[in-house]
Amino acid sequence: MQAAAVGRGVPGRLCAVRSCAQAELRQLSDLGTSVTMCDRGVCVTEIRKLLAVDSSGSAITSHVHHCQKRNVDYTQSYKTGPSSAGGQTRNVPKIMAEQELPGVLILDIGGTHGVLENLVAFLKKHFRLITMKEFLENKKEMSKKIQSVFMFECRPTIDRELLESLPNLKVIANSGVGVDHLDLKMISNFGVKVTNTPHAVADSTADIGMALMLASARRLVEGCQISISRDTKYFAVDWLGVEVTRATLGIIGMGNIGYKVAQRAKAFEMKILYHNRNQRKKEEEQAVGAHYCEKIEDLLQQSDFVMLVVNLTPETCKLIGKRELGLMKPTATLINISRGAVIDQDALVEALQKKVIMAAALDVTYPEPLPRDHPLLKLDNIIITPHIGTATVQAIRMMAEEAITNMLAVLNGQPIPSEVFPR
Ligand SMILES: O=C(O)[C@H](O)CO
Repeated sequence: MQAAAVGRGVPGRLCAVRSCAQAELRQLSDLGTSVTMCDRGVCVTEIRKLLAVDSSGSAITSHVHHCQKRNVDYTQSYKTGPSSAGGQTRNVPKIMAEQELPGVLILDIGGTHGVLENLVAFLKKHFRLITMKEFLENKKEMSKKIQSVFMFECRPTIDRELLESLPNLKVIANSGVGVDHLDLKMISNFGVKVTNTPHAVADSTADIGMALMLASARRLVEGCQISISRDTKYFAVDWLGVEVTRATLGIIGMGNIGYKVAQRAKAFEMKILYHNRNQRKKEEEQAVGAHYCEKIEDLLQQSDFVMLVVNLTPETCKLIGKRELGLMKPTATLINISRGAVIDQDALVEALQKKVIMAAALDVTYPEPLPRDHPLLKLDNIIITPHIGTATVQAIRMMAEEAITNMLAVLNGQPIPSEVFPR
């Protein structure tokens, strides 16, 4: 890497960063380091660590060389401007004032939860945050500043009226993989891109799939209730569970999350079947020893646990109805970590009441939450959690990072890591 001539005639350093807080930029500049923004390079936590161990900045330089050797792409130059220091010319990175940062409209970040506060602080390094309240109170001024919309949850959705009021909007960054709550065609007609976060959500969502499967098989919720009620009449033999180990798991939808589920299931020595509507995944099959079922019916008939991991689309809406439930073993459990509408819920109520299948474990329902008097809530062979697949400290943080990377890529005209296209 070519060293930039900076600071009192001494050859200086050129440091590539992907994202950097203003405080770090200042510190780097004081060390006589000119700064280049790059697509992939040193992330802010690494910069912080390096600054902590080496106040001369040379560790940063060697890290940059390391990245360069690994063919890291240094593309976009951070604006640097000459300023005078002690009569000498130095390259000082231009610190963007908050007002100059691209505006991002925040949808539905409510509450004062610590994680959300961190997330807001993180977003603030790159964007001027504009809350919905601020936007509505001062629509005329704010609407022109907004270039991105950051969606933390699926609600509220984006409607035509909102799009019409944001003339400079370029990207809607959805935190989460599912975009069934967005009208992709309409958004695209406004020339606005949509992105999602398929990588950030994969582990936590696969974990909740496993957690539901294990909890249902071993009747954890009932066990917990017995302990809480301190009912001494109960003996474990009265409410035996079944083992997940070496049972057959049928995964419907072998995408990122489905594959992570399969990796976990392999550790339980499960026989893994999978069905994908469009694409057979030979590499994944080999890696986890999964068997492809071209026909969903074969998977349903053979599996002890059926896990739904598909996106909600018109084709997958009510994918599992009365007929499909009827094909499942009477000892089988249905687990849903995708979207509620993938199951015909009326058919599921009936199947659970009549013991057509043994049990269900759902992290998603339709609607969410279910109305208080919904028949699913009255059954004792069901576990329902409130859509917590991505509700971990790590996943939320990673979703924000992935969404920010997507937003910056769109705004900087760079390749977009996770763009979602209308079908
Ligand atoms: O779509 C997802 O990734 C999760 O359901 C979070 O909404």
